[in-house]
Amino acid sequence: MRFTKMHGTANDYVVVDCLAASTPADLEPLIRAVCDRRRGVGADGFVLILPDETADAEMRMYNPDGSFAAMCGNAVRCVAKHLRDTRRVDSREFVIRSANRRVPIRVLQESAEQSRIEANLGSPRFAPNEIPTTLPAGADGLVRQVSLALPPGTASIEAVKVTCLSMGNPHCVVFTDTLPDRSVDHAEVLRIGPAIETASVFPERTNVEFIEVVARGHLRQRTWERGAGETLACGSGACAAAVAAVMTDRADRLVTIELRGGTLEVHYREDEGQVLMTGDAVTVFEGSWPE
Ligand SMILES: N[C@@H](CCC[C@H](N)C(=O)O)C(=O)O
Repeated sequence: MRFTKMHGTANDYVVVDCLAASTPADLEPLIRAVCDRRRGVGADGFVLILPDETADAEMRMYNPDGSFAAMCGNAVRCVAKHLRDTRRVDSREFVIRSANRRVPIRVLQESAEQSRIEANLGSPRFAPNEIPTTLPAGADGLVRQVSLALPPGTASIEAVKVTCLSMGNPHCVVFTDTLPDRSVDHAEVLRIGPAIETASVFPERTNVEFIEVVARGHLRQRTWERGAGETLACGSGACAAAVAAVMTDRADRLVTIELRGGTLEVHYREDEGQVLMTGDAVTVFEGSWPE
């Protein structure tokens, strides 16, 4: 199996091009082995690029635990770069499908090593059954700043306030101004993250975004990803954070988000119900894995 190791804001992926090759078999054990950081290649996710009848290509993204994710903002930029580098698309504007979402792409700058790419992740979804969560929505239908109890002994606090939405995949946003120590650096990400990810109110588990608001146009983020643990960045999580910050009147619709692995620009075009994310996509190396 030939693959390309890539990353977007240090969220790293093993990308397998199946446009002209067969799709690997017995995926779950393969993904777990390849993504293992000590015994395998090491990655935050495993990505297949497949032919598609309705878009220029399909992206299928899997977490290191083998679970499928319907959206991945950082991987979609990597897939876009790969499609350009391998000359599968002639134009700098094209469309990638991920599950039931079409993601319009604009390549803003490109080189063999690194490109800068805008991806339109589409509409946020707010209804609890679409997230999905059993947490209650308010009269406006939003799961906004709802109290979620943590299992006893999890962290120094008993409950957190959460704002939830879907960007195709589920996100639960915790603003660090509601935590005892208001800095994202001190947020108990490794304790609160897994407790929220697996809380019974999220039947499909959830990604957890810890957000510090520096200014109305500047957020800092740490991420606990479903099926991956703490990662250095999450693109769909950055989009969810920007939307949640607007929902709670903490930020404007155009924000710079500083993640541990780099910076993303997110524009929430609320009137059109679109969330645009811009960031890097980097090719690291190519390799092969014995099947
Ligand atoms: N890092 C990604 C999201 C990957 C999928 C996620 N862990 C999930 O299970 O939904 C991103 O950049 O969006």
